[in-house]
Amino acid sequence: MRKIILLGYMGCGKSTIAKTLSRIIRIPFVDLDKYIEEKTNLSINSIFEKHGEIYFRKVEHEAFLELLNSSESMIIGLGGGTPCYANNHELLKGENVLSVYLRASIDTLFSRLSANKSKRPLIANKNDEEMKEFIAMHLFERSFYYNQAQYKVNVDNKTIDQVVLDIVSILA
Ligand SMILES: Nc1ncnc2c1ncn2[C@@H]1O[C@H](COP(=O)(O)OP(=O)(O)OP(=O)(O)O)[C@@H](O)[C@H]1O
Ligand SMILES: O=C(O)C1=C[C@@H](O)[C@@H](O)[C@H](O)C1
Ligand SMILES: [Mg+2]
Repeated sequence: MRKIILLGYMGCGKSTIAKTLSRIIRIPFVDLDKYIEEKTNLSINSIFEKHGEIYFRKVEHEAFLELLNSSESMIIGLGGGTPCYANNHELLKGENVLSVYLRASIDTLFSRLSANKSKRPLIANKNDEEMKEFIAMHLFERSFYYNQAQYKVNVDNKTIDQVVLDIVSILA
């Protein structure tokens, strides 16, 4: 069955956009971070703290495969780093998969993330200046993987509804 995958940097809007898209096209939305939290009974923060990032990436890869192999159609919102580890980027072009990179600028990401960073372990302890520098460097390193998506949608200065409509027109 069909899998619609939304990917992109933390704060680009994967969860927000997927929820509205799900209502419109009537395909259920599964957030990979939430799926991992339910599966392990731990928050993403606790997995990083207790077991470290390498362990998290292994669990993340297994959880992504489980969702891709399930028999239901679904919208999958990836974690910000999912395409960049364990060759997950190769899964973005699989059969019955439609992948969309929600592309946001450093400024958009900074303003969205500075409002709410405590639940995001990679940036939780950074001040504004450190965070801006980190986002710029990290986005540059990750762009290669994000650009493996079949489609790209710019999200800067667009409302949630505008971004959702852009995706609906890709699906049409
Ligand atoms: N198009 C938009 N316009 C304005 N605000 C937006 C838009 N899309 C998302 N947001 C806001 O940006 C913030 C981050 O969005 P969201 O949590 O959906 O991102 P995410 O990509 O799922 O992040 P993460 O990878 O950390 O889970 C939220 O506060 C959300 O309300
Ligand atoms: O960008 C990342 O590497 C991450 C993003 C979040 O969605 C979580 O998956 C986790 O905090 C790691
Ligand atoms: Mg999210």
